Amino acid sequence: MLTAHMLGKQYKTEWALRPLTLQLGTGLHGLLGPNGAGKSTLLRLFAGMLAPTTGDALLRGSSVRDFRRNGGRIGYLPQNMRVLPQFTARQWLLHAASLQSKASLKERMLIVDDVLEQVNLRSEADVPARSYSFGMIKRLGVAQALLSASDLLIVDEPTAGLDPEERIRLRRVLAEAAATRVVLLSTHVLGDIGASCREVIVLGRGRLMYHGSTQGLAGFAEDRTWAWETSENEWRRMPLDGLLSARKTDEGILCRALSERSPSPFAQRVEPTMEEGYLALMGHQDHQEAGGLF
Ligand SMILES: Nc1ncnc2c1ncn2[C@@H]1O[C@H](COP(=O)(O)OP(=O)(O)OP(=O)(O)O)[C@@H](O)[C@H]1O
Repeated sequence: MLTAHMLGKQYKTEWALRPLTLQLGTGLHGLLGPNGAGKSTLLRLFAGMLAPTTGDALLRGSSVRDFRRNGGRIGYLPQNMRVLPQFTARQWLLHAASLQSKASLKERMLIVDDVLEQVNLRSEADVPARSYSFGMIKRLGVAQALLSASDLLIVDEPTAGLDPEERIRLRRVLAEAAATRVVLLSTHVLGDIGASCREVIVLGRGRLMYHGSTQGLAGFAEDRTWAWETSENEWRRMPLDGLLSARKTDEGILCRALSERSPSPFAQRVEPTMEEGYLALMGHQDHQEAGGLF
């Protein structure tokens, strides 16, 4: 449904995104990668807001930029969205709907009621945005993006700075929206992806590193994720190379590490998490580029 065909973006001599080819169907797709990996560039290319240097992004077979020019609507929530504080959510969305649609006021009010319900903001819909929490502003942003997201909804780091409860709420909103459309969610919070996405795209330094299932991503750390219990004293002397986590337990410290060889006589191989797979994949890139072995 949404396709990137040799889609790439270059600024002067630097590739923000090297040409990549992808196909995404209905559902929630996570986009991961470190700072500067090219995530926002890819999202803006998919949203038709940026002209590609190579290839194209196609939505239902037409270029996303033609799709927009011909009145097709793509919902896009940028990283830093702003709302005028004197507006209520309802006023803000009615205004946004009036810019996008020739529907009557009555029809627009029904559409706005529907998106307010979807993001769980109906009870606060008539309160000025100045009294909204950060999470409520984000949900309002998603509501605004939903107004125009008939086929495609793109959200750039919507959960940054949210408390766990708001994150769960927002993830639920996105999962519901993904039942009937392609939803692309860019985030630095790996938990957001593991909890809600079946598919994940990983970018690293402008390159496509991985596209597939979350289990497939965990597979990059298969056979080299180790766990063992150690004392606090030993843990203090331990080299940090490859150490993924260290958690205090009643018996001591539970360590997990990524390593080709056993990091301790007591270490046992364990099932890696998606996060560990991601770290293994990104570490692999660093080592490849440094010309070393991993
Ligand atoms: N308008 C621009 N002009 C020149 N370089 C740019 C421009 N926009 C982005 N870049 C560069 O392209 C690369 C990718 O940027 P992008 O914003 O897509 O990364 P990102 O993965 O979204 O990063 P972050 O997680 O920090 O938001 C970066 O090196 C960035 O400096």
